[in-house]
Amino acid sequence: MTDLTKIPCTIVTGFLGAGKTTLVRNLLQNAQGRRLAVLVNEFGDIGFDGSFIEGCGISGCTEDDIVELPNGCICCTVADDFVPALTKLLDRPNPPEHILIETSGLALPKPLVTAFNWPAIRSRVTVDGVIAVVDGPALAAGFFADDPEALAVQRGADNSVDHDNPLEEVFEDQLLCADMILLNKSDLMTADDKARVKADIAAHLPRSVKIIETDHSFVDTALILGLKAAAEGDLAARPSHHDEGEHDHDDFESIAIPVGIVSSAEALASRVGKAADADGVLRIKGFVPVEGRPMRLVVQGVGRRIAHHYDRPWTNGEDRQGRLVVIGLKGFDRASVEAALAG
Ligand SMILES: Nc1nc2c(ncn2[C@@H]2O[C@H](COP(=O)(O)OP(=O)(O)OP(=O)(O)O)[C@@H](O)[C@H]2O)c(=O)[nH]1
Repeated sequence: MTDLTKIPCTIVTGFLGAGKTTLVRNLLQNAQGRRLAVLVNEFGDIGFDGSFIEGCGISGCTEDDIVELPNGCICCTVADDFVPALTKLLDRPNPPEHILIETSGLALPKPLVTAFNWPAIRSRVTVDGVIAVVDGPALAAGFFADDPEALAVQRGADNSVDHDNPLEEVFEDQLLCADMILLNKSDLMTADDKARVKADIAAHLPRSVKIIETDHSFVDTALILGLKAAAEGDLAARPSHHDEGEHDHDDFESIAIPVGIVSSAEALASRVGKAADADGVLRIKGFVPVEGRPMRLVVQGVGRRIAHHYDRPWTNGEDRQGRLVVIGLKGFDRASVEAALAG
């Protein structure tokens, strides 16, 4: 039974670059009259996701409605960061009617769901649903299965531990916790790939969960908000690789790299493409100034796929310093990344 006095929260999970921020932006744009607020947490933070959501110019959505949680892992800093940030939202004179929580692509959702049982918040909020966004083409290409190259980088960084595949573990934990799965980037998949990947996901799930194909995370808001899962009371149905104890994020690391003004979007994309080829690199994203352009250039690298667009004008007084965050497996080839980005 859902307690209607509790404010529903939707947790958006999914691996690096799957389309979580895109989903959150879509939901804000199609809020259907709901007063929404967003909590965003990133790994290797340069404030990208929060800034990118704010940069979207959605009417009725103010900066105050987007709360960035400090860099770190939302699932590990529940007491210090998450509970206080959530409480602050709830204590507003005009609190949100529904809260979206975008976790980092490396976060495990289950510890976050568990946090909803904390005394400070349990009578006030409920987990309406956990939505897992899946990068369909990456899954179809076997990205989350054992990857000999990735494991070699991993082992090179740390000979003492016989790692399981860290990508696979994070990815599976996210799926195992989900109340709904978006098979995203359907525009980049063949019908055969979609059918194969859907069957594969369904075979691994502990219970029946709806899988919806999406293009740019577009889905009817009514299908996502209002699932009434009360997930915090249903933890046993959500197995995790980490049920037996603590986890850490030592398998991954990130760097933020300053980038000066670039001559053109294409020139930068070419450098980012080379950086993405370096061993162990998983995700590159950021904002960069381009010569003669009043707009800031958003650059997105997911695996080896690079995209860019201008999102909004630089504001007066804003420091026009470009910054890219690079996230990879621990021990990723920083020197090659830095050399490639320097051009
Ligand atoms: N072709 C295609 N690209 C997509 C789709 N959905 C998202 N993208 C692109 O994928 C990139 C990453 O999308 P985000 O929404 O930032 O992904 P994310 O999961 O928030 O990424 P992290 O927060 O870094 O983990 C962006 O360049 C998006 O425009 C899709 O359905 N098709």
